Amino acid sequence: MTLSIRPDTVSAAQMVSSLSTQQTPTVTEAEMVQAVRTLLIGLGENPDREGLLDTPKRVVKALQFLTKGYNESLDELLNGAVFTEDANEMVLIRDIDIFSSCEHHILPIIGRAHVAYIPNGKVIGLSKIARVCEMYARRLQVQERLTLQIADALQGLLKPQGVAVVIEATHMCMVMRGVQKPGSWTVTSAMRGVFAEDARTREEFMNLVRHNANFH
Ligand SMILES: Nc1nc2c(ncn2[C@@H]2O[C@H](COP(=O)(O)OP(=O)(O)OP(=O)(O)O)[C@@H](O)[C@H]2O)c(=O)[nH]1
Ligand SMILES: [Zn+2]
Repeated sequence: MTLSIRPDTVSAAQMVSSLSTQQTPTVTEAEMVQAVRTLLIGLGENPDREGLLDTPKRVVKALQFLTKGYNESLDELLNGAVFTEDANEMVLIRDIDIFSSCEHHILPIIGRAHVAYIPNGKVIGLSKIARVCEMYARRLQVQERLTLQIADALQGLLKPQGVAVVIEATHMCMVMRGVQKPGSWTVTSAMRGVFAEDARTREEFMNLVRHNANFH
């Protein structure tokens, strides 16, 4: 697969600014359970048969887990792990597992993120980069927005020389249903600072990402 990298467009940035629309829940958990029960009936199932008795509760719990990123904040997950450091070479974490859910079908988006930044006097605890990915992935998403959110979060936290994020993922809504294309991978990128401005820096990032990766 050919990977093309491009700086993000204005419309993509606008998409990010309009996304923090998570509302405080106005339904009870019992109502959510009841809704799943209704779904099961609509599917022609008997929610009172033994195997399904606890399913509505389990489904609600599973969905809450898969969207737990709504209840997390950058401040909390960071836990102060930003350090002053005289480093100015690229830091890359490759192959961060991503399990997200598409907002159109609430079906899994499964893939990997590759995240790099070039420090500007500050470095971040490495695990926190994976935690930032996790916080945004555990929401209802489109892959483009997920990619931008990770890039913008790191840009905001570290004010680095640049940030690069590439996500390669497969969407179960395109695999198990709909167009049914199991071999398809969607690749999205978000480039900030030097990664957007300097082709050589971007190329260095891509070479490091491609090394041993599953796409070429
Ligand atoms: N851009 C983008 N599209 C996505 C993502 N996840 C799912 N989609 C698409 O969202 C679109 C929704 O299209 P609709 O025609 O409203 O829904 P649908 O009838 O279920 O579409 P099909 O999947 O084509 O059957 C589909 O084309 C999906 O492939 C994503 O992360 N990014
Ligand atoms: Zn979908």
